[in-house]
Amino acid sequence: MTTSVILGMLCAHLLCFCVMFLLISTRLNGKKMGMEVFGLGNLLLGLAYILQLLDGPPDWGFMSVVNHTLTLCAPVAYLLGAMRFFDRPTPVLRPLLALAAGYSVLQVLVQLTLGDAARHALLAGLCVLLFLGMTVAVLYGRRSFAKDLHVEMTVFAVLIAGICILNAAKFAMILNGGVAALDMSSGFQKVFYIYMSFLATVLPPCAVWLVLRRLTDELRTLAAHDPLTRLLNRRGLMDALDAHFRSRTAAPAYLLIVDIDHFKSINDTHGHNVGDLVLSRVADVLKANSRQGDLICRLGGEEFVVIALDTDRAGVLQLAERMRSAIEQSEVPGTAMKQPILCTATIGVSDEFTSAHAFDEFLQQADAALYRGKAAGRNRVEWELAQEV
Ligand SMILES: Nc1nc2c(ncn2[C@@H]2O[C@H](COP(=O)(O)OP(=O)(O)OP(=O)(O)O)[C@@H](O)[C@H]2O)c(=O)[nH]1
Repeated sequence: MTTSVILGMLCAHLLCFCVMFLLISTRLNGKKMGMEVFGLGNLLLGLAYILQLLDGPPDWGFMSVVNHTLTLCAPVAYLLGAMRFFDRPTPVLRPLLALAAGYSVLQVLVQLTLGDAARHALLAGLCVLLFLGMTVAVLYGRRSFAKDLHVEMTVFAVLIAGICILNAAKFAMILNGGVAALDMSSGFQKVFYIYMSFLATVLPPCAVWLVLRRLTDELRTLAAHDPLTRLLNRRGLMDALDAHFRSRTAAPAYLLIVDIDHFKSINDTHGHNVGDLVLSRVADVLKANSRQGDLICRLGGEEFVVIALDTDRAGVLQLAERMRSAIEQSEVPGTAMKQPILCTATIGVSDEFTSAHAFDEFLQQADAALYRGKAAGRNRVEWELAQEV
């Protein structure tokens, strides 16, 4: 009786969270992060437990076969949902239908050849393998594709390992005592379904937390980047500069302003879309010619800022010259015109600075150098203290 009540509560939990997952997925236009598949997993498990409640004691029949099939398909659905969450697009319905058909046939064969206990042991054994694989995958993910979710992945690994151990115990009990071991009034079944209820209560909020984290991370990235070039915007640059100078061993920085020459005439001659392509191309060139760790930002319009870190005067001048020459040689791809579009840029370089607060001052310094470069004919590098070098 107690176990049936627990099972009934478990069904209610699973189905409520199924609806919640589906509602969340409808709000996540385009990128659903596996939420709809988690909803499907909950639905399958909820239906399996409803069948178990209706079917009564474990015995051979259509309802029992469907129950076992749903019970096995549910964790596979969670697995597929997790793959989608971690940006590994995977089909869902076809693999689940193939699994359902294959496992139903296998159940009938095992039942007819080895009997009811073997069929129940088969389900428990497959669940052990499945949850063991999931635990290993989660532990692997903690060190590779989900490093930023270290705590969450550890919690998931522990919880999944728990259900793996309970299924292993169930498997051993069926081998020793047959289907009698699955009596709903037994202490083991009580523990089993209490643990399942615990999981059904804890895991859905964890999944929602992961989605929330992913969404807020994406918002933060969007707020810190220029949508056209994917470079940092001014706000992102200031945050990154702050983070750099917070370190006690932070190296001094040099500021380069890169300004495309006569960009207005590119826009006027070829149109705004081509102007955008030129901006993206220049952004790519700056990225390709800077070192890892340097900060690149689109300040606005056709003006870019590069913060060169861990270098000296000679190094930063070399970098500026390399960027100027690469921009001059690059052609804008993807335009239908015969003549490729070429552009040049003038670069103003500041002196070294050691604090994020000094950014505006050194921006003005580089801007003054840039102005001199424009006045002197463009397509050149001007150094703020050129006369002293
Ligand atoms: N396509 C495109 N154009 C932009 C964007 N932002 C600003 N612009 C244009 O960039 C042009 C900047 O022109 P100016 O400031 O006169 O500079 P310039 O023509 O490059 O001249 P110099 O800097 O003196 O060589 C303007 O025509 C803006 O409309 C953008 O996001 N996309």
